[in-house]
Amino acid sequence: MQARVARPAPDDSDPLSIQPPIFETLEERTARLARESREKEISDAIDAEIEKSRANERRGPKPIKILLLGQSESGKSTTLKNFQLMYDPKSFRAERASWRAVVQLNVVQSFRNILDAVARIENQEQPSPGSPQSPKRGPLLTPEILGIKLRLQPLADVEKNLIRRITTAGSGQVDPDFRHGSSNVHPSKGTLKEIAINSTIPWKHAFSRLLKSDHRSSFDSADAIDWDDPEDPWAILNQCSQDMIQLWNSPSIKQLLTKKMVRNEDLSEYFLDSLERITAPRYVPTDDDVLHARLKTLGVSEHLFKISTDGSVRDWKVYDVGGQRSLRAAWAPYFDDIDAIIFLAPISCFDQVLEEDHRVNRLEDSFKLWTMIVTNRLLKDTNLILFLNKIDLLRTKLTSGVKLRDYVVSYGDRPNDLDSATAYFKRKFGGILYEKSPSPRVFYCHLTTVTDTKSTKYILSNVRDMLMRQNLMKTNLLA
Ligand SMILES: Nc1nc2c(ncn2[C@@H]2O[C@H](COP(=O)(O)OP(=O)(O)OP(=O)(O)O)[C@@H](O)[C@H]2O)c(=O)[nH]1
Ligand SMILES: [Mg+2]
Repeated sequence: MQARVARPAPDDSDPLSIQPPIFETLEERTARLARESREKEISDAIDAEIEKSRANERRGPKPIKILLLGQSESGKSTTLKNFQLMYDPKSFRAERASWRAVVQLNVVQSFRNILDAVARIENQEQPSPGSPQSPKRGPLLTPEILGIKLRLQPLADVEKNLIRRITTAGSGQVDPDFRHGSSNVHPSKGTLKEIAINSTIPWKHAFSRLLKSDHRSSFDSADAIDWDDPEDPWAILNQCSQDMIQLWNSPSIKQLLTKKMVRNEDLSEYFLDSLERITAPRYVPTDDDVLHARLKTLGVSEHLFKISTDGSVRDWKVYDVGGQRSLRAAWAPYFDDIDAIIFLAPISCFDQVLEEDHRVNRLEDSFKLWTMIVTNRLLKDTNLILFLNKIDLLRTKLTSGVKLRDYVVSYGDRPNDLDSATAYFKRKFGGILYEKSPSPRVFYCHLTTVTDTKSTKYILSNVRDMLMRQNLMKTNLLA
């Protein structure tokens, strides 16, 4: 006879409670407990699933994720600024104070590069030691230019201070060969590298009153600037203004820069052409100034935008990465679950080499990177949107007589004009996609000048509509 286990009487107060029988054998009890344990597991799994879907409902639909890719200086961060200007203008404007410091830095670094080129010519023209001859000045180095060089010495300290403030705030990096105010740059090196900033660290807070106190009620950009900041270099810049303008506009300096092969990228021409405005007291950067301010990216930064179309709002996450070769290993972890990649190929750079490796042509590097992205199996379902960027610079270069066929042999005898050149580049990049993509996909390609907010706004709106439409179709298919 089997032992019976006595249990308390069922609780009548809960009509849904299922109580075990009052009497059951040990075998029955073990079987019941095993069954209950299985039932509980199933019930827990269902609860977890429900909780997950409730959490998803609370969070709303999955954000649309976009990754900006391309070599260094291709225009990724500038594209991100366009996104900010379109979809988060309030914070874009609140950040002007920080971009003001970057504009000032771009200006003083351009002058360091100019003054270094002057110093290199000066060194060449020094008489050899022991020579009785007085120094023989070439026609490029007038006493006037040498006088200006002396008077612009305070810019070295301005540069040092701006770099210190920007890098300590944002964990930046400076080229190890950098020597402040150096006029003894190694001749073969030509130029000094720029500073880079880790954009994941909130460096902008060091400059902006609004960001610091975090009350962003005002849209007036001037409010963001701390006009009483004793470290603000505006007074020195203002004092040096006329000398800077005179030096930059001097025809012999233009010749000297060509002779010493100073790269366009080492001179922020856009700002050098606006010195009067930028060095004025109470200068506030315009939207265009912010778009032109250059700060190399380190690391990967994520930016969230709320974008609305047809009355519905979606979260968009845009990721900006550093494009320099040593930073590209950080891209791959972001390939998973990305809706679209905007790939920037700066096609005006067909006659230039990478800053980090002077043996590699920039256009070749862009083709290789594009091929790598196109063939990547993880990205086979990701939309690839190609921006053939820096069209403005390509136009200027071609009209100034630089021949594309001298750098791209397969260009052959096609006319050296913008239409033929862009058609050729479209065919080349499109051909790689059609031939090498692991699955067939649409070739989205735009000719862009991402420093031009108006045309970029139009293109980004097209990209937005295309992705929203596609996302909606995907959701309907899954429903
Ligand atoms: N003229 C012109 N300048 C551009 C264009 N796109 C970008 N630039 C400038 O090129 C420089 C580099 O642009 P960024 O957006 O910083 O380049 P990036 O791809 O983010 O570079 P990394 O951060 O080093 O990877 C900046 O000074 C921009 O203002 C363009 O279409 N035309
Ligand atoms: Mg960048």
